[in-house]
Amino acid sequence: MSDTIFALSSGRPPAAIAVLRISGPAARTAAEALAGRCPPPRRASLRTVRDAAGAPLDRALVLYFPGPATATGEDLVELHCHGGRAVVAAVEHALAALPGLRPARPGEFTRRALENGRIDLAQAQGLADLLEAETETQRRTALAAAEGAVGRAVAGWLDRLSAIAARVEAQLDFADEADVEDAGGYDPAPAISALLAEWHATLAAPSVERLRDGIRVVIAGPPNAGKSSLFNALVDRDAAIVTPIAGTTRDILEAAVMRDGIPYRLTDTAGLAEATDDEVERIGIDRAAAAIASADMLLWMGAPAVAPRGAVILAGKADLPDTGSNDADLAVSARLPDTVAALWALLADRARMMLAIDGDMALRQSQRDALADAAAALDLAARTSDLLIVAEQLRVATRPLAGLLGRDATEAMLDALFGRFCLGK
Ligand SMILES: Nc1nc2c(ncn2[C@@H]2O[C@H](COP(=O)(O)OP(=O)(O)OP(=O)(O)O)[C@@H](O)[C@H]2O)c(=O)[nH]1
Repeated sequence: MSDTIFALSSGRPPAAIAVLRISGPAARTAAEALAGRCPPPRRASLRTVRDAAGAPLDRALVLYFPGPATATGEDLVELHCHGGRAVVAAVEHALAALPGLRPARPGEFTRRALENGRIDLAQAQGLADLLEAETETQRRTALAAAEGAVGRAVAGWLDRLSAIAARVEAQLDFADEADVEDAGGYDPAPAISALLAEWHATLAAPSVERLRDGIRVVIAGPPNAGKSSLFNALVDRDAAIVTPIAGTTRDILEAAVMRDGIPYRLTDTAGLAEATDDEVERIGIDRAAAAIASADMLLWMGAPAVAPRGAVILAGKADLPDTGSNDADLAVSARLPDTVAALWALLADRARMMLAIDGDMALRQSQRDALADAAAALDLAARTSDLLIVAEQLRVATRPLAGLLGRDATEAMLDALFGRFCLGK
């Protein structure tokens, strides 16, 4: 039998109210030991909480939720105490003294919810993200995951995979029995390409990590273009060293900036000089190249002709006459606040496009990796008309998706299969 766990579930004391949660088989007896008669299920009752010697510790609201229809799937008790440090410490002390009770480890309530099938893995991760969410976008996507949007989407995909697989297998059986080359009938291709299209759209949306860590905006270009000055203007402090000496920025410099509720991670890079003998400078240039490769948005301060693909082309030092800004997307200068504001507006436009996620569903990197694996398998299935290979690739595609729900692939396949189809066999 599992331990009964308890923890302070509300914020750090002192606070107006502290909520202590107790979960496990001994939750009800613990409530009775501390607060006398257990209140009826789901009804808040005011009780005096006492220690083992009968000394009163606090007057508290006691709530009892009988399992398994609770957050953890177990019997659950909530004590809403006064939120002073001494009160919370005394009640925790009294709980720890009860047989079979121990303090919960971090995340243990959620872990039990997962183990008892109250939530799936994607929901558990969504909950973790929700607790950490700082911006509105993060909150929305994390809440969607916590409420099961990711799990539901994945479960729906698994259902569709099994539906296709079932028909492909039936076709193969039929071909065997009839002993004919082409049994005619089912063509899985349209259903497969429809799934693939959804997966690629989901993979095109930013990851949860990207929403959390910010959109990577990288400033790059030749030495002395004014990159560091622009970086400082965007960050609004003197983060980067600016000098008239070309090659001043030798490493990459990063700053997290929150603007209009959008998290950005700005990166200033070393000027991309053609050739250099200086080892440190060369490493800086390598790092700049790596930063450019991982950028969500690249701001190129240099000749448009040599701009990396997809870059926003900025004509720098716009305060000076004759900066040749004709081919640029925007003329900017750290010395002209209006141009810096215009650049922010351009960044926000693009960021919003990147963050506009269909149905508010964002995947974590690990979930994206799993979906990408599944998509690779399905891609193979899409490119062949050999039903044996299609059947095998459908199985391969199932595994990583089932893993996302914390399910065994075969089990998931069978669940979906038997849950939805009656093949009469
Ligand atoms: N007039 C004018 N000068 C600027 C502007 N931005 C930068 N400068 C000057 O140009 C020089 C180089 O600026 P930085 O911002 O260090 O340029 P960088 O591209 O980071 O240079 P590296 O570190 O060599 O890659 C400095 O002397 C700046 O004062 C601008 O908007 N207008």
